[in-house]
Amino acid sequence: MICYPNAKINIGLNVVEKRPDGYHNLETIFFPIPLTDALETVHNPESKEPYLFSSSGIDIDAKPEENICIKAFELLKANYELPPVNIHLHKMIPFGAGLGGGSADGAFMLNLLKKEFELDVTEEELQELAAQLGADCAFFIKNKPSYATGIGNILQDVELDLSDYYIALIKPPIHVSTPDAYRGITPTPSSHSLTELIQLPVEQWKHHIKNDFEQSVFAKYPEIGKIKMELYEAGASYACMSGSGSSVFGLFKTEPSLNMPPSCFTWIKKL
Ligand SMILES: C[C@@](CO)(OP(=O)(O)O)[C@H](O)COP(=O)(O)OP(=O)(O)OC[C@H]1O[C@@H](n2ccc(N)nc2=O)[C@H](O)[C@@H]1O
Ligand SMILES: Nc1ncnc2c1ncn2[C@@H]1O[C@H](COP(=O)(O)OP(=O)(O)O)[C@@H](O)[C@H]1O
Repeated sequence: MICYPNAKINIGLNVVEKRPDGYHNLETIFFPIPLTDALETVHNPESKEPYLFSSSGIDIDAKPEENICIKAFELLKANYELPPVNIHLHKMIPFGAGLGGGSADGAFMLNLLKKEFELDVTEEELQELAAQLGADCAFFIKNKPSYATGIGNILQDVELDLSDYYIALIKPPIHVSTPDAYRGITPTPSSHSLTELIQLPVEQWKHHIKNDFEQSVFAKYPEIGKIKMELYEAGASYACMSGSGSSVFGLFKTEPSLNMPPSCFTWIKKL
């Protein structure tokens, strides 16, 4: 069986407070976008190993057991009977990008194994397992525009139709570490909920909707802030860094013509 784990963008992100466990409570809108990896499982009854893992595409430079697909496999196997399986990941979503590509692979792996082996596991149970893999993993089980609170794992559906817009996604050759990005922030409660702010016309979002990571990440890597400025100069209705960076997205009414350096990953698509 094959599936296509997709990336997400964060439309606004407020880091609200630091928790005693070291994590942070936040407020964000997760929005799925059609930039995908491909993930395949093949039942291999002859194999003596519980899994055989192979990968292609972007090299994430991690041992198989460090790959979140395998962490998801092991987590499910600790709770359910799983026969031997061959797993192949074709990696296309840039990582260290704030696009949640690793989290998507983990969540989709759980769902794929459930389908392949017809496991009796509910969506709520899958969400709980996914949350053990990463704070924003549970979102990818639902994979619908969501308002997220808590550490990113408390989810509420939101109506958000961006199908009139093109998205341009730019990822410079910079890897931002998520824990470092959280360390760079002074948490502050927000005065208006993002569920209210996304009701405003997209053209007004730039005055109201921000990503709290931008200030410290742009100070350390001015190139990322410059990309956001260039997206506005190219006519974006709204532009924002996604998650803890380093990718930046712009929403455009018409297909943009961009002149980004070849070292940047550039992806443009009608939503
Ligand atoms: C910043 C966000 C915004 O959507 O996304 P990315 O930029 O990674 O895509 C997420 O909060 C990232 O979630 P995720 O990448 O799943 O985080 P995890 O693997 O669970 O945690 C990595 C580290 O980030 C910090 N962390 C993460 C989530 C959170 N709410 N508070 C935190 O302080 C902790 O230091 C933790 O050890
Ligand atoms: N399947 C995977 N895809 C991407 N990164 C993975 C995967 N498995 C493990 N990782 C590790 O997770 C980190 C990036 O996770 P990811 O969620 O893609 O990042 P971000 O959301 O910050 O862009 C990297 O350190 C990478 O080595």
